[in-house]
Amino acid sequence: MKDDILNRLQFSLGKDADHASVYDWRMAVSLTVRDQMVDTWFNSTKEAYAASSKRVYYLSMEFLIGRLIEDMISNLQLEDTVRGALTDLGQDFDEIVHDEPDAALGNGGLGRLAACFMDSLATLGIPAFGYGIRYEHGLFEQSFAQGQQVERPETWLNQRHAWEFERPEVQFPICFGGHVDHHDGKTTWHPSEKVLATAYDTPVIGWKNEWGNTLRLWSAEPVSQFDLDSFNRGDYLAAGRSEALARTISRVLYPDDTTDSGKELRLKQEYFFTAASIQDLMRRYLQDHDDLRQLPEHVAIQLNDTHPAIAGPELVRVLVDEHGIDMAEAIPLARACLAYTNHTLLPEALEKWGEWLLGRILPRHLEIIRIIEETQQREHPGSPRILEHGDVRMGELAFIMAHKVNGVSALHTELVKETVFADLHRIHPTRIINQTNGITPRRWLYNCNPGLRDLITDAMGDGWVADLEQLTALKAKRDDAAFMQAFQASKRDNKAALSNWIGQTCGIALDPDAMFDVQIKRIHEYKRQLMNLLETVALWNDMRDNPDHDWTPRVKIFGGKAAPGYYMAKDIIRLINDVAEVINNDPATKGRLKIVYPPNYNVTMAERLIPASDLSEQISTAGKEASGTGNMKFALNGALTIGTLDGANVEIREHVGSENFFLFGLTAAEVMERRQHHGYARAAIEASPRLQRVLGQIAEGRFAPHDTGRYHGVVGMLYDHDYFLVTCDFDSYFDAQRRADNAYQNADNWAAMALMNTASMGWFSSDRTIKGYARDIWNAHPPRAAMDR
Ligand SMILES: CCc1ccc([C@H](C)CC(=O)N[C@@H]2O[C@H](CO)[C@@H](O)[C@H](O)[C@H]2O)cc1
Repeated sequence: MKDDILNRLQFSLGKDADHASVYDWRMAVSLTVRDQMVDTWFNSTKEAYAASSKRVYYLSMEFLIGRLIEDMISNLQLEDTVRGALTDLGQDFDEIVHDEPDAALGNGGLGRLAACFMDSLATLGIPAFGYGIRYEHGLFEQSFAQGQQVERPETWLNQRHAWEFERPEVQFPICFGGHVDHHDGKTTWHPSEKVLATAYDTPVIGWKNEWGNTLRLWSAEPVSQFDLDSFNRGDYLAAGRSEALARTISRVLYPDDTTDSGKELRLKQEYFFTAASIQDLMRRYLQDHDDLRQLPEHVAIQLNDTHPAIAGPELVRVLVDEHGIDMAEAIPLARACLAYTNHTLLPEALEKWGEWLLGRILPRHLEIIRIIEETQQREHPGSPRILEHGDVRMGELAFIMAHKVNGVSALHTELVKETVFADLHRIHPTRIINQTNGITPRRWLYNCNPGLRDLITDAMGDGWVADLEQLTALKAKRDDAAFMQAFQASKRDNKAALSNWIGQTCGIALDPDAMFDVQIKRIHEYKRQLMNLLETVALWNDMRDNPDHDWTPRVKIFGGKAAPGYYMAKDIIRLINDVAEVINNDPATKGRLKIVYPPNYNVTMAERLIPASDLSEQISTAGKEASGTGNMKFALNGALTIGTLDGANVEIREHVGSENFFLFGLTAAEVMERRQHHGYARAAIEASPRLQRVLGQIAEGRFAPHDTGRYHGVVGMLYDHDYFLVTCDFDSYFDAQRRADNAYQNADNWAAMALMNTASMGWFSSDRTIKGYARDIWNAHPPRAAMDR
């Protein structure tokens, strides 16, 4: 290993050990490790071809990968080898790992789920491709100026990305605009604009390097690089115009994670990667097959929400216009290949494109959508329409063009059947199924929590890493004092390490024995960071009113970005930082209450915060969080959940036991019922003196003395609108927090509850989730029977 690293340093980086930077060492290590996985990758590809296996194609606008170096090293079981080699070379493994920028090619849950799924598909040995966009700039960098979020372009590609292979030979033309001709039964699309999609491949190697799949990300490039005539005329801007325009398509990730931007460029991004992916998978299929009617036997396409829903009309277009299959046959043929996952019920997140816009950008596709609509209406009169009020509704299109539609938690799937797709569910009663989300235990326990990992592996071997339900065996350790001692110590060590990091990055001193209460996720009103903040102020009040009480010291940690245009979310961020400023400098509650909000929350920060957490905040308004996956990561790492009966919280509580979960709040049905009551917010506030006091302090500028009206909007929203029932759940939440306080006072009992969480989270492995998709949707199997566990 040592020689290989030095070899790469010399011949790939052109550096000798004495002059190498951390970047050079990281590149040398990454390229050396990458060398070790290429064989597995090639062999897997060959095996899939040899077995003419069915392939899964996971189409997603987002892959929130984070860092890859640790993942690659541990999946190849090379950690000790690399650590040893670097030590011999006088280099620090952790410093080198931390030098890798996050691949932040996603907003939140949907993007991270796609990344976890890729790891599980490879670990299970199921032949698969992830298809997405190689954004030049991922999710923006967040910083705070006077407590307010400031966004800066993310720049992960300023350095070479060690793990990707450019595939200049894998390039497809992507067309836009123009018009469509119909001559004697033949249809021809005459586009007005064309760009090239070039593939960049990243190998996805499974646990223990047994199988390798590919993440193929498309980058937009101009058909003609450079307009020499304009240049010679001195019109330099014109010379580079076509290039700039083309590259714009894969320039940046849209930072909205719940609001449909409706922007033309977003539609072009969605079509760009979808069309490139379909051309690529058709090329691969036609290499070994010539009868397109067998396509569904060999191709399973999963649509990660509606963002790639244009895949339905695009596949029909290719089958009909390029392969001469009859429209009436092409539609069911395409449907047999396609499946769609819904990740949200929020009306503002359900994509719909103006018919005029879609018709201008994709004229042939609008024609095909009209035919799909007619076919659906003919076969199911009165069916909900795709084309409605001048809009193309992508949810309805995805549903009608999919043979299976799934929700991402048991509760969410029921709500999908009862609300957003109730009418389509009545017409197609077997199409909607549930596949509760999961997380990869490789990144979210094995890599991010080495202390707990070693404790578990010492106790039961490492079989759990690829078979997480083995963790149930840990329940027997509840009465093993030595084990419980070590279990508590590993959490304590993680908290001490986090306290150091927070000290360095935020300049705030933390007490590692305090309860670390953590809410990390995108900032959104339905996730109710505001309710958490209001409870914190109420606790602060009580601590100041009752200084002699034996208070459980509490550290509130927030992390999360707001979509740049989401002003209420940005106000909530500012309020959290303003309240932190006051409370953290209050001598009356020194050592008892701290609020920390490290900027630029991302995958790597989650890997640092979650292992050091005692309490996991999953407090969304019931019926709003489709699943959540952070909730699973916390529980797996021995944090207790305070939460509502929402999304996967319901199933987590079923698995870990109600006695090991701090439940509060209205149920989804009660939320719907309460909303019928006019003035429910004012009624709730009047009924809660504690809440009234807190809202009064915020409204009068207690936390913004130089701008007292700053939060009138936030408080006014709670009194007059409060759509997410913060006011109605506040007292129940406050009481649950006090229950957590009392429980934390008994460290051994808390540790036992935490152990029950870790031990009961096996089912929430994304391996189990992917097995469900493979069984119930894709009918896909590992070609290597040995891996078909
Ligand atoms: C059109 C803009 C846009 C972009 C992304 C999205 C995503 C669907 C939002 C998202 O990330 N949803 C989250 O998906 C997770 C994975 O299934 C769930 O665990 C979360 O509950 C859900 O909010 C909606 C709308």
